[in-house]
Amino acid sequence: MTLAKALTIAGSDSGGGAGIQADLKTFQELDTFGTSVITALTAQNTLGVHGVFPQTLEAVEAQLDAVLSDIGTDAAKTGMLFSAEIITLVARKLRQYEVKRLVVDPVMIAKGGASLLQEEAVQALIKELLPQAMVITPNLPEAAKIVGCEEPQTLAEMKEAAVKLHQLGPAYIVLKGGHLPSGPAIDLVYDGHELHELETERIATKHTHGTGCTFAAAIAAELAKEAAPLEAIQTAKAFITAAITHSLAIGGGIGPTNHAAYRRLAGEA
Ligand SMILES: Nc1ncnc2c1ncn2[C@@H]1O[C@H](COP(=O)(O)OP(=O)(O)OP(=O)(O)O)[C@@H](O)[C@H]1O
Ligand SMILES: Cc1ncc(COP(=O)(O)O)c(N)n1
Repeated sequence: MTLAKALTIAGSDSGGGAGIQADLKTFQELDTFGTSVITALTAQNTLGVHGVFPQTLEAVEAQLDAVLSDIGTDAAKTGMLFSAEIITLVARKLRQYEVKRLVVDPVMIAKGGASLLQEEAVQALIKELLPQAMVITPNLPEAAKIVGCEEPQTLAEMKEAAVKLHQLGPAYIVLKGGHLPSGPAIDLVYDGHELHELETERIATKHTHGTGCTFAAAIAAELAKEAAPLEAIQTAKAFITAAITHSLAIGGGIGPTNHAAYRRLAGEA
């Protein structure tokens, strides 16, 4: 039996709801073989980030070479990259190994406010990684940082930001509207020609830790299985909506989403 292969390059979340842990659970649920490159360890739980321990460039490079020189991958996803140096290294290695189906989730700040990307690394992200991405998945604050504008508050402002993001080189922009002040959870998809709105009802739960990671990992898993980008994004939206609908009240703070919900619901249908 063969399985499509998906690689996550991200930070470890000891709490299991975001980062590498969310990505690998998502890969598994979507029938792909997951591999990982850990860029930083975080001591994290539902109450917040209690410590960030970046890995050395040597450690990140050795993991990338170990996975890509032997196992290879059909798609990759980046999450927390922490520094400009790690971004430069990851971009170079993805080019060297000709990884074409790349999803970049430009993780900057955790829900609790902890910084997961150094301020000066944003330029490296823009120059080195975004141009080689097939799909990028910024949330509204991340889009504002990348484009250098105020945070979009309306659908019209989201559309403007999506067009500017596309000019930076990624083939598909998925601008996530989870942070919109009210109304449904609308994500905008823009491929340089057409704008699509993916809309779901806003689910009333505080347990949304790791939504962004899980969504981007689901896109990568579907791309690994050779889904077309728009199709991959639509399946990922269904996956994250199920995961949020059945989110888990674990711990005393913001609990994680339920990665098993999508498959379970499909089994019951
Ligand atoms: N309350 C909600 N109800 C329904 N969908 C939601 C809700 N919150 C977020 N989403 C959806 O979840 C996905 C992730 O979006 P979000 O804007 O939360 O990402 P993010 O801020 O990057 O996540 P993270 O906080 O993990 O970094 C998007 O498809 C978004 O529309
Ligand atoms: C290692 C890691 N990567 C990404 C996130 C973002 O997820 P969230 O904004 O839901 O905390 C996180 N908290 N930790």
